[in-house]
Amino acid sequence: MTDNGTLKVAMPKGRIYKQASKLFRQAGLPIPEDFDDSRKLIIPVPEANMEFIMAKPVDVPTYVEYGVADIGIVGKDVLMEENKDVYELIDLGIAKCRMSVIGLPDWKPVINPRVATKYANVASQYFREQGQQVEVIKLNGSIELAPLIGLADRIVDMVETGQTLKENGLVEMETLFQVTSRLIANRVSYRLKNTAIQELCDRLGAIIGAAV
Ligand SMILES: Nc1ncnc2c1ncn2[C@@H]1O[C@H](COP(=O)(O)OP(=O)(O)OP(=O)(O)O)[C@@H](O)[C@H]1O
Ligand SMILES: O=P(O)(O)OC[C@H]1O[C@H](OP(=O)(O)OP(=O)(O)O)[C@H](O)[C@@H]1O
Repeated sequence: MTDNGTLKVAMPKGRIYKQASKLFRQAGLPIPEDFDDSRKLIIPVPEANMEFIMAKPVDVPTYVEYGVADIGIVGKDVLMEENKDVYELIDLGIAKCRMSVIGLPDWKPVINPRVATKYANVASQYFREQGQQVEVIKLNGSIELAPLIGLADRIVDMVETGQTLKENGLVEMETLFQVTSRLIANRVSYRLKNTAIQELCDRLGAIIGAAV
């Protein structure tokens, strides 16, 4: 954890980064555009008194929990799955999608069905709460393949535009929850760097409030 006032920000590489950096700019933070397509992993942003740590999205809560990043940006899907000890400060309203149960249109209930997903904890908890006994199979990508090739009866995965489902002849059966990206903070950093974190929250809050 830095103690010089610079905020270390765990930024997710990939689809959230561009939307997050755009939101920061709208909030008046001078984030240079040169880094949008960069491969650099540690990006100093002295203009905003920040340093970005470019992380794989699923790892953001880990960096923040351990305090190597003071704050971070992460999807609610990852927050629910990883269940780390961090503060969730603001719903940024970006990278909108939803977590759903998906299957083939002719799906029929079977005893102890197999459910494939990247989100094994989320899926296990959901089906437990539904009183359904399922076997959860953890995959790391192309989840929609599982029902198509007979690995699983259903999947739990993200739906955004629905294009992936449409192109693969799958249907959404239930929505577990809506997903947007959240600003999270390390518990100690939140106290030690409260002024800087609060100022960032106020700036972002004003923009998000204005966008509603
Ligand atoms: N269509 C979508 N599919 C999946 N996640 C989405 C989608 N739209 C927005 N998101 C959000 O973006 C976050 C990061 O997604 P992204 O694909 O960049 O990471 P990832 O799945 O970890 O990718 P990779 O494994 O390729 O690094 C998700 O956790 C979710 O909150
Ligand atoms: O509703 P849509 O707009 O089609 O978006 C949903 C798709 O996007 C994500 O996949 P991603 O691109 O992250 O690929 P991966 O899961 O294979 O890594 C998600 O897992 C779905 O497959």
